[in-house]
Amino acid sequence: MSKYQLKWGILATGGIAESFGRDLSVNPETRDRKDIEHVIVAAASSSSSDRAKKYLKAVNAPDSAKAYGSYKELVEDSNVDIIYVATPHSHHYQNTMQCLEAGKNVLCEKSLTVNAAQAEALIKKAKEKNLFLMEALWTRYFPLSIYAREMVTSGKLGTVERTFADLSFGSAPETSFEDSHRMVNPDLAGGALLDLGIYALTWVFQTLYTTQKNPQPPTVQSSMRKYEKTGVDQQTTMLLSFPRKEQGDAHGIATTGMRVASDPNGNMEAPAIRIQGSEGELMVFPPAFRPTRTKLVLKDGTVDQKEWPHPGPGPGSGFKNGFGGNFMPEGEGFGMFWEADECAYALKEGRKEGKYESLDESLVIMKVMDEVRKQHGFTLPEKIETTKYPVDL
Ligand SMILES: NC(=O)C1=CN([C@@H]2O[C@H](COP(=O)(O)OP(=O)(O)OC[C@H]3O[C@@H](n4cnc5c(N)ncnc54)[C@H](OP(=O)(O)O)[C@@H]3O)[C@@H](O)[C@H]2O)C=CC1
Ligand SMILES: O=C1OC[C@@H](O)[C@H](O)[C@H]1O
Repeated sequence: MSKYQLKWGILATGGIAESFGRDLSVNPETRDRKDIEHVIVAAASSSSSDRAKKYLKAVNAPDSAKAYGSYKELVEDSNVDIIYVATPHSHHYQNTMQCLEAGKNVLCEKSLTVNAAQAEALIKKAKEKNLFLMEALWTRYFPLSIYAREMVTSGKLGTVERTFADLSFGSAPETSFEDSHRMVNPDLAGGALLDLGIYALTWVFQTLYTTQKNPQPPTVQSSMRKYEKTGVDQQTTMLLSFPRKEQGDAHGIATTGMRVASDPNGNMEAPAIRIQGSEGELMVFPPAFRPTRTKLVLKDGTVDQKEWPHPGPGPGSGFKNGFGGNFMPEGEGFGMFWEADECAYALKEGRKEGKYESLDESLVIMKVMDEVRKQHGFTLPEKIETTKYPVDL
């Protein structure tokens, strides 16, 4: 069988770009995907071409892969099918627009942009240019997430009335981060909401919105505690009410924060997500961005625990985040290949957006985060919030 080969260009060479690049080298056959393959053909670093070279070596890219010292050279490379944008979210709008303007398909890290106006402008540009655009909300593409959504749509849980979802790290900002770190730096669109809260929202949305036939945007109430030193949010709690015609509103409770952890001792003893229906509930254990364990508990006595390891052979521990955490067990893949596979299938089939999170849904989620920020007067610097392009950041 001839395989569809997707040629990747990587824009930025930081922490997540490395995890993603390593995952691309895991053979898709290990996850039963025999008709596609991924290859990194180029990477660009805004610091230097040497940095890009080091990156390509670290992720075992082929020797023929090009190393660029500017993003401009990457977007102009005619050998690249799709670009993975892996800069901080402050830069997503400018970087993604640059790719789209140059005629490139894009997989852009979360959050897609810092506000809905920017997301809308990117979606418009992608449509105008007939290009593929997807928010890299990798969790949505995990088999575990597909199973969770099926538990809702199949009626197994009965009528789903409520979802609790949390992504929090016990990393007090004043002791964990320099003020320049992207988690707390307003110039890099810092704060818990855009970085971590989006996962709590993902779980609320993929169980209460994506699964509906005619989903309606939720109303939102929220509480926010800011980090006094830099003004970004350090803890945010959102109450979402999703209108439903026949069954009445469903409620989503999405929480995020830097001071307490979803998983205080690392043993995944308490669920990070609880999807509750009239017939029972599905618990999903932390971390909400990369869960690997579920427990289904039904009124009829069913208790079904499942493990969802990401197949390898993986390249070993490779994921480090701003919290010093490492969530990649030796020998396992990290799990970013599921979303990469979706990009390959979409381009192979001529689709222009991801199957499990439409661009419209990414936009509705951005609008929710806008509303939450508005309720608490949390704004970012004008050059980060603007829809003007190009702007030098
Ligand atoms: N899916 C997931 O699990 C994760 C997703 N993320 C997302 O990925 C994005 C990047 O995060 P992460 O990789 O942790 O960040 P890093 O700080 O590790 O890397 C960001 C990279 O962006 C480039 N860059 C360009 N301009 C700037 C700038 N002004 N300041 C800092 N970096 C800049 C740099 O690469 P270069 O010098 O090569 O140009 C830098 O290495 C974020 O949007 C985050 O939300 C992050 C972690 C996990
Ligand atoms: O997407 C993410 O998931 C894991 C976190 O460690 C990281 O900060 C965030 O960007």
